[in-house]
Amino acid sequence: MSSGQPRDELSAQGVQVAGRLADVSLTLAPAQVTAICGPNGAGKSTLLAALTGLLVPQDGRVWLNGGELAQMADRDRARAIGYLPQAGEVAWDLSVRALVGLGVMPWAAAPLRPGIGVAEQAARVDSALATMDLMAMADRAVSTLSGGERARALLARVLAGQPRWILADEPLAHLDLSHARTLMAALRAQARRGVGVAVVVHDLTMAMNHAARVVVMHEGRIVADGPPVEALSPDVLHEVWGVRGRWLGDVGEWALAISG
Ligand SMILES: Nc1ncnc2c1ncn2[C@@H]1O[C@H](COP(=O)(O)OP(=O)(O)OP(=O)(O)O)[C@@H](O)[C@H]1O
Repeated sequence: MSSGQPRDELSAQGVQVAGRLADVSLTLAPAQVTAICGPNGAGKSTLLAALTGLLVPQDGRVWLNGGELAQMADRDRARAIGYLPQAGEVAWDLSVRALVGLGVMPWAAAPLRPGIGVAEQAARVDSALATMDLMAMADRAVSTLSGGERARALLARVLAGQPRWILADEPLAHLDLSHARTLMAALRAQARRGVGVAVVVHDLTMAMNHAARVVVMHEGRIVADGPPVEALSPDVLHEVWGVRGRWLGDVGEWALAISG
């Protein structure tokens, strides 16, 4: 473990990936939902992959709780960080319950490493299924689910691992309005329990209404970072997305009007 870095933070410092990320630094806080927004190709997924340790940057470092992520054992990383990749497909045709059960695998006991027992594992799976409203389809094969149901099952798998950090890449992509709200509410509930959540979203209204902090990326850089009303100001909407937009309504119920 190296140090000088504060604990209970997930932090990218000076991260570079050729043609994808240019000297990006971002420190996520626990107990908060951070939305990462930006146009297609801005570097959002690349940044998320770097923050999980799945992509090793050409330059810069990622720190987790005072230690360098790249030096951590895979199992420790998997216990700490729950990653929901973009457009998740499921390679094997498992039942929903078995899929969600994969989320607790990093916690299973292994030689020289204590873990949780079978009953506790089952309880975590049940809790995650219930949170994502999947109990009624727990025994269905994943191949029979709709895109939105599968997206909820994949998030339930992440929740079952009870990670300290949840990094979700476009989890709203296949969800109807109601389940999108349910999912964002589930992520906010995780944040209230102390989990640090970063979620890539294209729906700026969702980011505006559900995130405590918004990070805007453009061409491989962070160009705005702060409370939603500041990071998604009309000037930023114009500079980054090239639209003239204004926010109507009030906190928690903002709507975006686009005029050109
Ligand atoms: N494996 C790869 N090899 C080379 N270039 C890549 C790779 N993956 C992504 N890129 C490029 O890196 C840039 C950033 O991609 P990234 O997927 O991080 O963007 P994004 O903001 O998540 O986009 P989107 O909203 O379209 O999902 C894009 O120009 C993309 O074409």
